[in-house]
This record gives sequence, structure tokens and C-alpha cells, in this order.
Amino acid sequence: MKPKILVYMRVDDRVIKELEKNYDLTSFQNHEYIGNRAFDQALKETDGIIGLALKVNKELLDLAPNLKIVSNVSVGYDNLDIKELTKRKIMATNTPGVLDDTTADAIFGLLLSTARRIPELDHVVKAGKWDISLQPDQYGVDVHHKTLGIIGMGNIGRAIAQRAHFGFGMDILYHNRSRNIEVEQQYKATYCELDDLLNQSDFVCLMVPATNDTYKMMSAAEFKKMKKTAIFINGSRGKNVDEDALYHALKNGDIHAAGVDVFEQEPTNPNNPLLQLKNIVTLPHIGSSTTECEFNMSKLAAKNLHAGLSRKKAPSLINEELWPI
Ligand SMILES: NC(=O)c1ccc[n+]([C@@H]2O[C@H](COP(=O)([O-])OP(=O)(O)OC[C@H]3O[C@@H](n4cnc5c(N)ncnc54)[C@H](O)[C@@H]3O)[C@@H](O)[C@H]2O)c1
Ligand SMILES: O=C(O)[C@H](O)CO
Repeated sequence: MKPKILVYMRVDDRVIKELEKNYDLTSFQNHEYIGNRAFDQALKETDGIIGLALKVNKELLDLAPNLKIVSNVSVGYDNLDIKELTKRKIMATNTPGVLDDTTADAIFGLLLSTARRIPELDHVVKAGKWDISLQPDQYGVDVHHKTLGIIGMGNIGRAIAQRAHFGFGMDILYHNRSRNIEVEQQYKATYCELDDLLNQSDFVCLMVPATNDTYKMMSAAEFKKMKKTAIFINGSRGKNVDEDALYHALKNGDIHAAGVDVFEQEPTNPNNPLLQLKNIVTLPHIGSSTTECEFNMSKLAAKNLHAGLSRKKAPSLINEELWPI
């Protein structure tokens, strides 16, 4: 009998076809299945889960007695209760590395779009409101040769720094849990305390994981420390930012503008007051969403799953302490 796996959201079709050769698959393509009978039944029998953003907590794990591995199709794993998984000797894996350049491209695109007001001015053209003399209040701000502050200099932070340094001649400040000497040497990045980074940067880009330490790390006090001319970019997780504080900072002119790819709640409520503001550019969490990157993430997640179900060490095991199992 083939091992059973539960496939949950955003696994590439080509990878699903490969998985079908070795496993007995049950697929759920959206959140609505959670708590329904078919989903609970699949959990009861499943050996492995592969997918994006399924909240795996004690309650779900109690329903999945045979589970050996949860393979996230994402690098962020704030959806997983790692302590609880480790306690039950269930492997947890993610997809680091394969999405760095794609996500950095998207976040840099968001930064440029916000600075140069690209979505707003695209709308002007398409709405037939293009007045031949552009007004000063429609001007953007320069990106090149400005100072970029990156909070969270990990794999993606580093790819953003590379673009900023070589492509745009920007000065780079960064704040991280530890110093990254390679980034300092390659991109002339300067390590600094968070307050100094907030004070001195023209662009502040948040790229930390969502943890207890980073929960709402950008709140009213932090926005007040930024320059009034500065632009804030969130490419990490919505939970890392106090959205209410961001709204007030944008509305009161504490900061110039913001670009966000992620929200506290996703999809965000269409009545979210942030969406009423002119000086924010929003995206529906598309950092890694290109055809190529989604495929690569699915492939790595399948490799992790396969290793886990064969009782081998998965290439990107999160709870390393489980090994040897
Ligand atoms: N928008 C998207 O589509 C998208 C795509 C990929 C990743 N992400 C998010 O970006 C995060 C970062 O991804 P990554 O691959 O660069 O991860 P990473 O682990 O390589 O880097 C994270 C960095 O944040 C630092 N950090 C952690 N806590 C910190 C704190 N309290 N203060 C300062 N620095 C801290 C770490 O030291 C590390 O260098 C992911 O966890 C995920 O939430 C979003
Ligand atoms: O963490 C990630 O990989 C992205 O946010 C996709 O969800």
C-alpha cells in the first residue's frame, strides 16, 4: 500500500503528478476544507502533509496520529507549531534558498513602485486623465544613491542588498540578530542598532521571520523614529507590523509612503482602512509567486517530503534536534 499524503494549496501540478507515482494523494485547494469531514478523515490517515500556510497546531495534530512530516511550500514557517511537532517526533521542513532572488525582485519592485508611484500613475493613464504637464504633487522620489535600511539580513535581505548596491548605488544599513561580515564586505553594508537604522534610512525594508520576538516590531514608536520623507516596505509577514500604527503614520505624515506585500490577515478585509490611503502600494503576498519559483519551491518541498517518509534526513529540516530519528 502506498503511503498517504495530504496536499494542501499551491503545490505545482507537475510535482503533484510525480507524487502520485509513489503516494496516495488527497488534495485540498483552499481554507474552506478545514474542519470539514473529508479533511478530518484525510488527516486521520495521512503520513505526510505538503502545502502552503496550513495552520498546524496541537488541535490539528491530535487528528493526525500517523503523521511523520509536514513539508511547507514556503520558507516562512510561522504556520507551524514547531515545539508541538518536535514533541511528537514529526519532521517539519521549509523551502529556503530557492526563492531568494525571486522574492528580492518582487520586494525591490514594490520599493520602486512606491517611490515612483507607478500603480497610481498607471491608473491616471488608463483612466484617460493624463494631463500633458505632470503636476509636482504627482512626482515620485529618487531611489538611486539613497540609504536603504534592511531589518533581517538573511537570505532574502541579502539578495535585496545585492540589488540595491550594484543596481542602484545605495548605501546599506542593516539590523539583524547577528553580524553578517560577508554582506558587509560584498555590498558595503553597515550593521547598526534598530533605532539608528530607522533614523538614518530613506527606505526601511522589513525581512524578518514572524516569531514572538518580531511580533509588531514596527509599531507607532518605530514609525515615529523614521524620517518623515522615508518609505517603509514590508516583505516579511503582516504580523510583524502594527497595521493600525502604520495607518496613522501614513495618514499623519510621520512617514512618506509604504509598500506592503503582506497583511496581518490574508486576504485582507476590503474595508481595511490602509486600502483607502493614496500613499500605500499593496500586493497580495506575491513575493515568490513566479511560474519558475513556485515550481522550484514545490520540487524542494516534494524532496523534503520524500526524504521524511523514507526516514531519511530531509534537505531543509527545521527541527534538526529530531535527527537522528
Ligand atoms: N513576501 C513573500 O512572499 C515572502 C517570501 C519569502 C519569505 N518571506 C518572509 O521573509 C522571511 C525571511 O526569509 P529569509 O529566507 O530571508 O529567512 P532567513 O532566515 O534567511 O532570514 C531572516 C533573518 O532575520 C533575522 N532575524 C530574526 N529575528 C530577528 C529580530 N528579532 N531582529 C532582527 N533580525 C532578526 C535572522 O537573524 C535572519 O538573518 C520569512 O521568514 C518569511 O516570513 C516572505
Ligand atoms: O514564506 C514564504 O515562502 C512566502 O511568504 C510564501 O508564502
